[in-house]
Amino acid sequence: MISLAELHEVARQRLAPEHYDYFAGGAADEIALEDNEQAFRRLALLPRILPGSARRDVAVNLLGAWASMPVFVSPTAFHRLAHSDGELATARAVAAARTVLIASMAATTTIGDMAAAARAVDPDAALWFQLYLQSDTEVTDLLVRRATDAGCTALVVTVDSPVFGHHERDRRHGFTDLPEGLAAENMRDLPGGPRNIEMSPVLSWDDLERLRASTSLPLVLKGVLHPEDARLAVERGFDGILVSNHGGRQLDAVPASIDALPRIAEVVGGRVPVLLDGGVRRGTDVVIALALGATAVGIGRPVLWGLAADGESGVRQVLELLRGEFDHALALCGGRGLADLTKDLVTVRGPEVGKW
Ligand SMILES: Cc1cc2nc3c(=O)[nH]c(=O)nc-3n(C[C@H](O)[C@H](O)[C@H](O)COP(=O)(O)O)c2cc1C
Ligand SMILES: CCCCCCC(=O)C(=O)O
Repeated sequence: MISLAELHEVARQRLAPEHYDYFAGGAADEIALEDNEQAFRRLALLPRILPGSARRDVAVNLLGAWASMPVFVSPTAFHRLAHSDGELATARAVAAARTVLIASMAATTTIGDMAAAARAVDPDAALWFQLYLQSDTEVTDLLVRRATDAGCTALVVTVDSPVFGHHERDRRHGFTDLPEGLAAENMRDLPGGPRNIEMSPVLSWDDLERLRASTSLPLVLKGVLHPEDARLAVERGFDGILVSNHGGRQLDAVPASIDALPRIAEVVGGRVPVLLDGGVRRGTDVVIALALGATAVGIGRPVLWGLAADGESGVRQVLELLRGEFDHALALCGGRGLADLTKDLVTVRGPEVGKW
């Protein structure tokens, strides 16, 4: 495979149509979904010349975890729909690539088993846990405890989902439940028995403060698009912002993640890491996002395509393709390291009339 697009095509052919559409789809008219990728194509890079070095250092420290490149894996649900090895394959592949995996609370494998699979490949594998706050605080606390015991070193709280997005592809297929034998495993062994994941509009900043007080792990807020929310998050002491429109699966009328990034990066002003996901498919997308202020970027669907195409090996291919493309793009931009990626490198496609 020579590009993520090719792996996507193989995955499309291998997956049952209702599972492919669950993974691929977005909300409503899928405007935000498409715009996430299109927005990168509206931007262009103005490379610098004569870097004077053949060495390029692309490792980055993300809240204490060393990632070998500024690309991490965003949380996605139900990996065993893509491949029978599911999240175990993903965990092994991401550990082998020495980057951060954000495990979904809606995984079809427990966080403990994912951690064990990752640590068998690399004892220092970096694993974070994604959380939807549950109105039953006993459940939230138990999940946090299990993630902590599994060795997760940060919690990523998804805050863009007061209600579940409308996915018309799923409705068309009547896809409402996981097939027999698959479950959101983290939600099974709970007081009172298995629970569904709840999305609640009742949650507020107070609930986040409560979580803050209950754990010493760094907390990243995922799904921030408004600069004012980014400012509030930093002022309230949260440890990172993940700029994301949930892969276009929640509110359809939102901007592409990359379009929302510059104002948020400006407001945050380097006080905490600003992460981004949505539409990252090429090494040049990574370069653009870092130049516009991201510390690192996440990928969601490409991992599912790799998994469906070829299990652990497919996920490894996805990460190594992006690593190679990113390094190549950095070299072509005249960069020697991440600090060379500054916003003057990015321009909007079209003539530069009057800009100089
Ligand atoms: C099938 C699927 C499942 C997802 N599940 C979750 C989830 O459980 N928790 C979450 O916070 N985000 C979830 N997301 C959103 C991703 O974390 C991420 O924001 C998005 O996929 C990034 O966009 P990309 O797919 O274009 O890379 C999911 C996305 C997809 C496509
Ligand atoms: C009610 C099940 C929740 C799974 C959440 C997965 C998700 O975030 C998605 O976008 O799909």
